Amino acid sequence: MTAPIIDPADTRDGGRGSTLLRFLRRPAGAGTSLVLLGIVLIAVLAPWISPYDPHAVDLGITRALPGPEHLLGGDTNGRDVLSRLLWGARSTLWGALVAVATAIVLGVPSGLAAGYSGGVVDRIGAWISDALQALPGMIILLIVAASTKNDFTLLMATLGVILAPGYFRLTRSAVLAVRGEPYVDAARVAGLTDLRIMARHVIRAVIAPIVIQSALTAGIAMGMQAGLQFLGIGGGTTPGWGSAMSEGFKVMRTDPLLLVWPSLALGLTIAALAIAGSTLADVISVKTPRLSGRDRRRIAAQNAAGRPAGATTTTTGSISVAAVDSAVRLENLRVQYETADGVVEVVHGITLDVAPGEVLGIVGESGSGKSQTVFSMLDLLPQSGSCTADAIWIGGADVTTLPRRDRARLLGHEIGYIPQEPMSNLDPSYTIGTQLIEPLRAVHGMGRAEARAHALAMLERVGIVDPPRVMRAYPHELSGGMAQRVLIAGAIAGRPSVLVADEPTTALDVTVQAEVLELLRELQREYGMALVIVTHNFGVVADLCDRVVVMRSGSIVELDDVGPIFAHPEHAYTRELISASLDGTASRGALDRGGRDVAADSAASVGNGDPDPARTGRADAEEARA
Ligand SMILES: Nc1ncnc2c1ncn2[C@@H]1O[C@H](COP(=O)(O)OP(=O)(O)OP(=O)(O)O)[C@@H](O)[C@H]1O
Repeated sequence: MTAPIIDPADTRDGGRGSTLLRFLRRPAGAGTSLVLLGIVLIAVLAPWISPYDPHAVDLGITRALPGPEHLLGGDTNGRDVLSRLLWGARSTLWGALVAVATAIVLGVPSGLAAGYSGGVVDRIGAWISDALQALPGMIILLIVAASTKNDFTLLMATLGVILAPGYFRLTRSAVLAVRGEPYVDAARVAGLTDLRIMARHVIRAVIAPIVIQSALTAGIAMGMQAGLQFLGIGGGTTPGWGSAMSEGFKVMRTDPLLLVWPSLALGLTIAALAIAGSTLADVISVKTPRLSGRDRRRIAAQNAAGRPAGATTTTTGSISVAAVDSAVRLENLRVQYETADGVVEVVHGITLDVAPGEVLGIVGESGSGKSQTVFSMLDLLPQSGSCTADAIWIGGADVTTLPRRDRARLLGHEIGYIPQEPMSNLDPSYTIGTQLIEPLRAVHGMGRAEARAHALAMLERVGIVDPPRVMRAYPHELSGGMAQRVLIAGAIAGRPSVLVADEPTTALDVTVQAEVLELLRELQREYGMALVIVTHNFGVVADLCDRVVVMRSGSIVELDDVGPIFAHPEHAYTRELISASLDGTASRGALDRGGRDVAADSAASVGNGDPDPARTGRADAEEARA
C-alpha cells in the first residue's frame, strides 16, 4: 500500500518568490538589498567605472584631500583613493565568496548526512566538526599564508574550512527537526530512496537557515579578511579594504580620512549583510502576515457594529458574578487570525467569568478554541493573531484599557500559568534555581537570598524531594512530572489570584497525572486562587471543577455548574464529550485507587442514569485522600 505524502512545504502559502517579496517589502530588506546590489555592481564594474588605474602613482596627490580631480583624495603612495576602494570591493567580495562557498560545500552535505543517518555517521561528523572548531583559526591562517606565499584565494578557502562547522551544525539540527516529521515517514513508507527524500523533503527545510547563515558568514569572512590584510597578510599588491585600513591607520593622526573611507566601506557592507540576514530570518519565521493596526481597528469596528469578521454574530456564554468580584471576566471575546485566505475568526464572542476561589473547567474537542481563549487572557496570542473584547477583567482591572507594559505587570502579579509541555517550557541552558529565582527578583522585587529561600519553599510545597539539589539541576535532569511540579512552583510563587492550567497533564505519564491534579486542587484551596483548567477530559472536570464551559468551534455551547452539567447535559455535544471522556479513560479517582479500572463504572453510571457522575468522581478523590 502506498502511504500518502503530504509535505507542508507544498501547502505553505507562497513559495520562494513570496518570501523574497516579503523581504523586499520591509524597509530593512529593501534598504540592505539596494546597498548590497550596489556593492556587487561596483565590484563587477570596477575596471570600467574607476576613474584611475588603482596602481598608478602620482606623487603630486600624495595624501591629497578630496577634490574635483580625485573625489576621495590620494593615499600615502600617491594613488587615487576612490579607484583603490572600487577595486577593493572586488577582492573583498571574491574572498567572502570563496570562504562561504568552501564552508557550504564542506558543511552542508556532511550536516545532511549526519542529521539524516544518525549513528556512526553523525558521531564522526560531530567529532570532525568539534576538532575543526578547537583549532586556533588565526594560527592556521598564518601558517597557510606563510607556506603559500600569501595566496589570497587559498587563504580564503582555508577560512571556509574553519567556518564549515557552523554550517554542519546548522544543517544537522535543521535535518534532525524534520527527520521525525510525519511527511518524511510517509515518504519512507512510500518507498522513496534516502537520497530522494533528502533532495525532495529535507533540503527544503535547510535552505532558509543556510541563506541566513551565509549572509552572516560573508560578513565574518570580510571582517577576518580585512583583519589579515590589516596585519599585512593576504593582501599582496591587490587593492583591498583591509590593506587600505592598515595604511590609513599609520597616518590616522595627520590624515584621518585615509582610515575613514575603507572603514566606512567595510562597515557598511558588513552591517548590510547582518541586517539582511536577520530581516530574512524574521520574514521566514513569520509564516502568516501580522495584522496591521488598520485591520485590527476594522475588526474591532465590525465587532462593535455587531458584524463580526467571522460567520457568527452571537455572543455566547454568560456572567455569574459582578465585574469587580470576578477573578477573571471575558466579555464578548473574539480571536482572529490573519491567514492566506484573509482574516479568520476562531473564537466568536464568548463571555464568561471566574469567581475568586472558583475552579472553572474549559472543555471541548481539539480546535474548539480553548487555548485561544486562555491565550487571550494571558496575552499570549502570536503576532498573526489578535483579540478584541468589550472587556477583559483581571484582578479588578479591565486589561483592554491598559497600556501593554501595565498589562504585562498586572498579569505577572495576578496570573500564574501552567503549560501543556513542561519540558519545552523550561530553558535547557539554565538551572531550575535560576529560572525560579529570576522572576521573583525581576517581577516581585525580592532580594537574591529571599527569592532563593522562597523558591526552595515553593519546591518543597509542590512535593519536590531534596529541593536544593533540584535548584542546582538542569531541566534535562528532571522527569516530566518533576518538571511540571517545578512549573507549578514557579506559577504559584508570586501568589497569583488566578492559576491558568492548559491541559497540565497531557504530556505526563498516566501515573503522575493524578498526583499533579491532586496537587493543583490542594494548592487552589490553600491559596484561595481561582483555577481555570483547560482539558479534553470530563473525568478531570468531575474531579476538580465547580463550573464548566463546553466549547465547540470557537463558541460556548454550554456553561453551568458541574453537577447539573453531568446530571442533565442540555447539548448533544456535551453528552457526546461526557460519554467519550468517561468511556475508557481512567478518571483521577481510578488512578488514585491504584489503577483499578473504575472508568467503566463511571461510564456505566452515566449510562444507568446516575444523577451525578461528578459526585462519583469527587467521591473517588475524597476516598483516595482519606
Ligand atoms: N496561528 C494560527 N493561525 C490560524 N489559526 C489558528 C492559529 N492557532 C490556532 N488557530 C485555530 O484556532 C482554532 C482554535 O485553536 P485552539 O488552539 O484554541 O484549539 P484547542 O481547543 O485549544 O485545541 P487543542 O485541545 O488541540 O489544543 C483552531 O481552529 C485552530 O486551527
